[in-house]
Amino acid sequence: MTTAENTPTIAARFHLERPGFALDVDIKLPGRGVTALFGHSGSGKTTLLRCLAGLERAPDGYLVLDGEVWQDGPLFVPTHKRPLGYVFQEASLFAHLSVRRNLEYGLRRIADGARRVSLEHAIELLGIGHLLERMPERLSGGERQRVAIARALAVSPRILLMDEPLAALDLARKQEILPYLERLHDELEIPLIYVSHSPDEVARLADHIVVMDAGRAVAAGPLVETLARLDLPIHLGEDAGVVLDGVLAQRDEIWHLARVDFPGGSLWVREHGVPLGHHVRVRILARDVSLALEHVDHTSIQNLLSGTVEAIGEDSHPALALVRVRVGESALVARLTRRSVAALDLSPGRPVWAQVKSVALIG
Ligand SMILES: Nc1ncnc2c1ncn2[C@@H]1O[C@H](COP(=O)(O)OP(=O)(O)OP(=O)(O)O)[C@@H](O)[C@H]1O
Repeated sequence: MTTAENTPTIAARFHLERPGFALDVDIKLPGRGVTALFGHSGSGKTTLLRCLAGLERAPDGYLVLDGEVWQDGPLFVPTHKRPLGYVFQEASLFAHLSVRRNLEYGLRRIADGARRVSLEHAIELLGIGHLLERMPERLSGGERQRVAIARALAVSPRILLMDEPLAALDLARKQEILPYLERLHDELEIPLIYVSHSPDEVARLADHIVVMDAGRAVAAGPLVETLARLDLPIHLGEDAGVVLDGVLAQRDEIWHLARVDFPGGSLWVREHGVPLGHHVRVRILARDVSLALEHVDHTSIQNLLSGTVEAIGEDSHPALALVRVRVGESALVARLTRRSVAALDLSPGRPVWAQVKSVALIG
């Protein structure tokens, strides 16, 4: 079991000036799991990722990965000497090489002893075994991106960096790739830094989040806790809400529902064939949660949770407020009008019933 003391970490400090933009970050990231770099367009996510890769050199930058120094003062390990995998928005495969040859490219410089991921394992993880003899021009966008991810993995990186790998794909192709990314997350020890401006992708994949705004990391922490913060410096609008990690605990075969137990409560969700006992993640948007002072008996809403108001914060419109409700060890966020907050006389410490209108099982 990993403890906080021996969890490998990534420490990064970069200051980079450009006309009209400055990157200024000093962050520590966990050396395992998926860390999302999240923020609006132009907030500096790609620039930070490129600094981590050594594609951009911030003067006086500092980067240590699990005790190994990649940048410190005059010391700067060039990108090609850093054991990392980088996946761009658009898969950059060699057009004149088959999928197999694309995958084998770059393997030569990896000593046998340094191979943490075999080529076979990478092919299996991304489900591309049937594509090996194809030329890139005969692959769909989604397949091309899966090959690019397998190629990044096959060089046995110490870290995987992905820059919006799904951004160039349509919704159907995104849905095709997400399960493979989830497999990487579940089966590999390699930390993945994942740039995205999609709250949905972040909710599905990330364990940890760094919120970027105007070149700065304005919030960072475990995903579940960070999304429940009401003081996030960027407004998430319709995407405001929480994710909860839980276990699939019961199935109601008659009504095609499944019960997810999370720390502090239970929720019924639509049945998706997930086996009992499996770890799952649910996403609850703030707009789908309403609050009542008493238990509501005659309602169509299946999920009623008893909790306590913990905090009330501003929302993106002056008519609205976000209310964080503590339910056991977990937190929900509800979006209410300020008028409702006043009418119910809500304030921290007040017991309430949270009515959850919709819960999405996302992984
Ligand atoms: N090569 C460059 N030269 C000068 N300015 C640049 C360069 N690349 C990016 N910028 C600027 O730096 C800022 C941050 O860009 P960056 O690509 O890191 O943002 P981002 O958060 O990744 O955005 P997006 O989500 O749109 O990809 C932007 O203002 C951008 O215009």
